[in-house]
Amino acid sequence: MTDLPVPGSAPGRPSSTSTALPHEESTMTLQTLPTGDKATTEAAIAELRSSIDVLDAEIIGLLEHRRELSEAVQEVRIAAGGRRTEFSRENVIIKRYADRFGRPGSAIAMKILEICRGSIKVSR
Ligand SMILES: C=C(O[C@@H]1C=C(C(=O)O)C=C[C@H]1O)C(=O)O
Repeated sequence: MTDLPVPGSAPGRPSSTSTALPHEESTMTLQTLPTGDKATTEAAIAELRSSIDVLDAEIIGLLEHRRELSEAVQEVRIAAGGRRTEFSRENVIIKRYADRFGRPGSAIAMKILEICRGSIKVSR
């Protein structure tokens, strides 16, 4: 038995969700993770990786959606004479990720904020 993360077993989500998300379609569970010959190991890795690939596509889609919403907020604020960025709000977001993932979490949050400011380069 190994401790590998398995699709659908992320903390914070119930593991017995009746409607599987696309990345939860693997039939592997912590209980059924294979340990065995090379072919079995390679097949297991390939199946887990394809679930990771689906998740990555979802994360990228979510990030694109986030960027659209963020740019809309920025444009509304600028149209009203305000600034593009609001550091107090950014700090709330950085803390949200840091609370969950520590230092890498705050680094991710800063990169997400950078992406969401990406298409409009100049800060007022
Ligand atoms: C979207 C906003 O504008 C900017 C972008 C943010 C974001 O992408 O989350 C957060 C703060 C602002 O610097 C906002 O103020 O909510």
